[in-house]
Amino acid sequence: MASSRVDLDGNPIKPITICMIGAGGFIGSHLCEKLMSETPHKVLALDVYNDKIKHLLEPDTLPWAGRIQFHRLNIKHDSRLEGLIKIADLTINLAAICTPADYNTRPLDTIYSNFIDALPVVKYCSENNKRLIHFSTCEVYGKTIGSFLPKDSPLRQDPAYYVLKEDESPCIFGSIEKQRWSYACAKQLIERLIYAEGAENDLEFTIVRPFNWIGPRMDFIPGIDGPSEGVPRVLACFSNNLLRREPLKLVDGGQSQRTFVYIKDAIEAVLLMIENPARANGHIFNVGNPNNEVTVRQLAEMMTQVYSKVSEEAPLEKPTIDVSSKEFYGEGYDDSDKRIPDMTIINRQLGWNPKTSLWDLLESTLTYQHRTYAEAIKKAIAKPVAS
Ligand SMILES: NC(=O)c1ccc[n+]([C@@H]2O[C@H](COP(=O)([O-])OP(=O)(O)OC[C@H]3O[C@@H](n4cnc5c(N)ncnc54)[C@H](O)[C@@H]3O)[C@@H](O)[C@H]2O)c1
Ligand SMILES: O=c1ccn([C@@H]2O[C@H](COP(=O)(O)OP(=O)(O)O[C@H]3OC[C@@H](O)[C@H](O)[C@H]3O)[C@@H](O)[C@H]2O)c(=O)[nH]1
Repeated sequence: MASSRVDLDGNPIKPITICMIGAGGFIGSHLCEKLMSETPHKVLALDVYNDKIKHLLEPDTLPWAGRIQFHRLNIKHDSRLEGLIKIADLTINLAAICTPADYNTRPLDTIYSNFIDALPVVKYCSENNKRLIHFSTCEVYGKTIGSFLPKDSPLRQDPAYYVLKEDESPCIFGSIEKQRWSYACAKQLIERLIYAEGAENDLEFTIVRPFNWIGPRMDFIPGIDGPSEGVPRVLACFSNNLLRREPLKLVDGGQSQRTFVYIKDAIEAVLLMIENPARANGHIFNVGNPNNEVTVRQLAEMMTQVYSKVSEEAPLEKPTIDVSSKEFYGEGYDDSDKRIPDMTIINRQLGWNPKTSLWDLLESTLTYQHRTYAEAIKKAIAKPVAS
């Protein structure tokens, strides 16, 4: 397998060692899985948790044993970080607080995690001449230009006012008291710092802007494998509601629009970046599926239908309820109105295109959610509350 693999320009791909920070999270777990099953590369997997990659670490008899090594560490304060970056050829930084419920309620942790804690990683890569792939976010675009036009303006239909382009679109955030934007702003500043390290110190970098990647192992189900009062991202919130047979909560009417891409499609794009440095270095890439756009309300309706199919349970008579953002997220929440990625740059550089439709990705993801959590939820509901 290893010897026959070639890059997009026909050159043989040499096995490398990757220092992956945040490898135990949703994206990291899928990336580790892909690297172990389809490539000869080695992974130094750094995270504070490893539950989502346990199946790749044990038992010792796995075909890739020896190619993946877990290091339990917090990058905020661990002197091993520089040494691990030094022994790797490439560093991928995924570590971050990235759930919107935290942005306005834990703004300091959010800013530290997305900016301050990422600084040493950039510095060590730059000083040691190591390549860096850094995970930013589509949220750096903020709101669309079109959202400031009158509701009935025909210009709102013009893609020039809403399609998000890496090298042209502005970054439009709300006012400072809308602490929702603490995350996007921290991500924007670390992008600028990485870009400057490239310009002034020749750091070889690639910046990834994921547009709502979803799939199995995303976040947690409150009260089952995460805190009961925790608020994960929308896929896990809606999955939790469906599993518990509760109405899905639509924040501010569920009018915001998102494009969702299947995690397995998106991971293909990351692998292309890893294995084609000459085509990926110095670039910022949108990674999303412009064809999978829905309002959050439509997403709720689709998930209700798909879940009913995979669980063989009839949907609730009233499957959704409206909640205000203040009630759901608290003071300081704000929202991105619409997120359609322009795909020109990733197409040109890496020839990547997403494949999976929203219906198909929801079907495989909700099948996983049902299989993984339905029994545990039943037991949790049946358990008498301690008096
Ligand atoms: N999933 C998406 O659609 C999406 C969208 C936009 C941006 N992103 C970005 O992609 C990256 C990965 O996202 P994800 O969805 O896998 O999130 P995730 O929360 O599942 O994974 C992040 C991982 O980083 C680890 N981590 C956080 N702080 C750490 C620290 N100080 N030391 C060591 N480990 C630490 C966490 O334990 C977690 O396992 C993040 O930077 C996020 O901002 C993701
Ligand atoms: O139960 C819910 C949860 C969420 N929502 C809404 O669903 C939409 C999507 O919410 P998500 O929790 O998936 O998060 P967002 O898409 O707003 O942001 C995400 O996008 C990119 C990444 O950087 C982060 O992972 C995260 O910030 C928002 O409009 C939110 O208000 C609901 O209506 N009900």
